[in-house]
Amino acid sequence: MADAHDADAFAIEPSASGRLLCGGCAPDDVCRLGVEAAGARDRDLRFDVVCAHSWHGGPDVAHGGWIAAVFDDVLAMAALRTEPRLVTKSLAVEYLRPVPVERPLTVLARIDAHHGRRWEVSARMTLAPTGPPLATARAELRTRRPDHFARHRDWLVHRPPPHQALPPES
Ligand SMILES: CCCCCCCCCC(=O)SCCNC(=O)CCNC(=O)[C@H](O)C(C)(C)COP(=O)(O)OP(=O)(O)OC[C@H]1O[C@@H](n2cnc3c(N)ncnc32)[C@H](O)[C@@H]1OP(=O)(O)O
Repeated sequence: MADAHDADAFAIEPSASGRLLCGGCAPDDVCRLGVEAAGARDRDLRFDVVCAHSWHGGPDVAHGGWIAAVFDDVLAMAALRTEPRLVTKSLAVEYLRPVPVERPLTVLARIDAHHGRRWEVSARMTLAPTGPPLATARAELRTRRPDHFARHRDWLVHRPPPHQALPPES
């Protein structure tokens, strides 16, 4: 885990239980989105996923933001096996059918192409264990430049403080 002075040392590494978790989930060693890695199948990484009811957007169906967040995680994980320092540059989701909450889902993710810092990845979500896709996603990832977070902090330091950035109330 990175310290406050060296944010660029941050890298996703296996947790105490061997999971790959984002910075928010790592301290509790559990994925709050309900994603569990479940092995590899040919070119695909397989994930067992359950949408908790608290993530519902409509009656017993998943919020689209949860679906997008799950794809962001699994697409990054597909490349994290090779490169621990990644960011998502773009993410496109197709919502094909409603996704039920509290039902086992399967997500398959794969690397489609990798050249230098650029990764193209894709994934599909089905009702477990197989079936027609409920949603699919494509993303472009970038290997972080070594000073990615330092540049961000430097950029932020030169923004106006929040109370000055807000327009005055009329
Ligand atoms: C469960 C285990 C795994 C789960 C982990 C979860 C991971 C999920 C992954 C994520 O969700 S990461 C969070 C979402 N993504 C981001 O925050 C990325 C934000 N975007 C960027 O940092 C840049 O756009 C990006 C590095 C993707 C750009 O890379 P490029 O190689 O295409 O472009 P380039 O480096 O030339 O920079 C393009 C512009 O961005 C600016 N830029 C790049 N890096 C920057 C930086 N670090 N700080 C500030 N500005 C930055 C850069 O100055 C330039 O500005 P201008 O267009 O004005 O010239």
